[in-house]
Amino acid sequence: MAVKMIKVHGSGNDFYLLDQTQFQAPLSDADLKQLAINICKRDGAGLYDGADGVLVVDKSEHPQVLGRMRVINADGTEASMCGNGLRTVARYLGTQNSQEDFRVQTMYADLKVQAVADFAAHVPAYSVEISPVTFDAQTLGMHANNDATTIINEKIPALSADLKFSAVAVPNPHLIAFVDHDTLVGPELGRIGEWMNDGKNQIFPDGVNVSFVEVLGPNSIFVRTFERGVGFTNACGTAMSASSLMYVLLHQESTDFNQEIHVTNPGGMVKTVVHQGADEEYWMELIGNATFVRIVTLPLEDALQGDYSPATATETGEQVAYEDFVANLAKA
Ligand SMILES: N[C@@H](CCC[C@H](N)C(=O)O)C(=O)O
Repeated sequence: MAVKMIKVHGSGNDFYLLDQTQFQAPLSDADLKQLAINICKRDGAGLYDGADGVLVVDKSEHPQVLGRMRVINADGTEASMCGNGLRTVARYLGTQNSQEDFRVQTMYADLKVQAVADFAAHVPAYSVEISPVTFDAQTLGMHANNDATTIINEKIPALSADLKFSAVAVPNPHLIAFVDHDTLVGPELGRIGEWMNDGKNQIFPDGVNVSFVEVLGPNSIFVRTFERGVGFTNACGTAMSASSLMYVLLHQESTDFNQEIHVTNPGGMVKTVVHQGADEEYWMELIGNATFVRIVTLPLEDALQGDYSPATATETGEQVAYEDFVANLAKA
């Protein structure tokens, strides 16, 4: 049986998008895990240039919802959400169903998605809802500071003598620290990220996405992320959304709710808007590119065994446009 996948990315956070409806029977969870572990490997060991994960698209189980997205990290673990991935799934489902404004089922919520104006020629963009938000330690799977129920802009002495962290689930777990430029680019993020995702530590036994954030100016931040199940990534959409929320909550002197925030990352940029609903709940809009790089086809049996020699690929040409867009950002 042949499997067709689309190599996609949002801000360089790259995935293989796999539509399960192409099969008579969906792949088992064990096969999806094995497929992700195989094809995502980097440095020539995976399918083409590998990936940060696999986005599994399927029919929604809920009425009035266009489709369902599951997220399998590069290490085969399943994540509850993926902001950059959701934009590409929104584009895929929207194009297939000729709709621009609809909902997609994710693990914990049916999220609003919408096509927006292209970021540049051949750089299509989508806006997606990031929610639900909670600071609750139990939901985060966090055991820090004598089992504190929340950690908001506080030191976690076991992790670092100097940095202050905020822990927030959106709904996947994030640990965020506002830092200076030297710390942003230094080794500390890798040290904490590796440690918190080693599966042995007592603070986040199930792992956590760790981000360092530098404030560049009013409503302008840079976010660098070490992702659970992946490692260093070009960008993490839920991390940029969680970082924007913490920026608004902790920097009220220079920003507020409902304002557009410019978020730069190692792979490009996105825009975010942080909202507080009538019910006091926070939610974010994440707006960014949804790029389709290439269409790849190969026999499923070979993909599951890690043999990519029979794979064929058709480039879309969108990656060149995206790289031009990023080069122009640097000049701006
Ligand atoms: N890159 C994603 C997040 C993917 C899930 C994450 N690795 C986790 O395990 O929580 C994004 O854009 O949000």
